[in-house]
Amino acid sequence: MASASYSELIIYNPKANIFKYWLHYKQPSAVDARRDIATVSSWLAPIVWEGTFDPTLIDNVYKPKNLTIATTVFVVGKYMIFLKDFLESAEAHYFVGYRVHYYIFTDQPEAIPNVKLGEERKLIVLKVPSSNRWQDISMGRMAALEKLTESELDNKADYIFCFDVDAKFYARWSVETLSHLVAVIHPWYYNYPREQFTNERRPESEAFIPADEGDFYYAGGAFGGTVQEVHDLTKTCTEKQSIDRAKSIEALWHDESHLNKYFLYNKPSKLLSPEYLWRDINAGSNEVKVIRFTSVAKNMAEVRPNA
Ligand SMILES: CC(=O)N[C@H]1[C@@H](OP(=O)(O)OP(=O)(O)OC[C@H]2O[C@@H](n3ccc(=O)[nH]c3=O)[C@H](O)[C@@H]2O)O[C@H](CO)[C@H](O)[C@@H]1O
Ligand SMILES: [Mn+2]
Repeated sequence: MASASYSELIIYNPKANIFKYWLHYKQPSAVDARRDIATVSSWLAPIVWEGTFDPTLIDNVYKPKNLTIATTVFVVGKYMIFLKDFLESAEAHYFVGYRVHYYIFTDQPEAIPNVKLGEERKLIVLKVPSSNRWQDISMGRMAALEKLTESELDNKADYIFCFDVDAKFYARWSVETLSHLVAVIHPWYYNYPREQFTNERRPESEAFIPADEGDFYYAGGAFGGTVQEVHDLTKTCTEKQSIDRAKSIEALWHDESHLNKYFLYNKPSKLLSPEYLWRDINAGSNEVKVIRFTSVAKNMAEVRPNA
């Protein structure tokens, strides 16, 4: 056993549903924790930061559950240039050692790059139409995800995460992120007062949030949860977006505005710190000790159909 890795030193007995440990890990503490960040919301949802979980321990809790993680990404028009890095970096850092099914929604199935996937990981390509407004491509994701979570994923996945493609993984994103309904705290607003959040402020829009409401400002570029929860979320956002469209109003930050409205009334059960969707790999901050996933700088005029 001398060469065995930590995880191999644990015996799981499914019948008794117990773990038998003979490895040593740091004792969890009720009093000793990072003091520079909040680790729980006021509705008792954990906020996941570096130092709040033990990766080895949490892997051993989740590994026996044999989970499947559906992972969606939309790649329409020129955003195809981002897909290779997104997938290769996910293979290096995202749920490594777990079953991951990527769902790639694209208008150009023939252009999907050939990326070598790990064991138990596969890629499913789904065709979506193109559009001449980037806002419609971004918002259109909600309806496509509503459909996917309704039909495709029944019994095929336990959890789902939905991502922007203009982004790249640089460090672990794994089972510590799993929960019923998961939101990522936006990297630009995590320490802003709520009245400065860029929520939709026109009461005519379904995404309207008054200046004295709002918990956190959440990013549109990553969210997830169980298939059922993400189905409810995407169904609601699709409905609200079409009510707005019928009134010829478009929320300030499109799907992100509707997502924020949804999370205000349906509190996420787990919050991911901005480590999980940072601004840029070259940007720093006192609180973010590990950049796990970050937006990639893009030339809007070059990649968007209408910039
Ligand atoms: C990091 C983050 O929180 N991003 C959010 C933010 O802006 P972003 O500037 O990050 O939006 P974006 O241009 O990345 O568009 C969102 C996503 O739509 C897809 N796409 C878009 C245009 C296109 O021509 N082709 C294409 O495939 C692609 O997957 C892209 O990542 O606000 C948007 C709404 O305004 C969305 O809520 C984004 O999720
Ligand atoms: Mn983006």
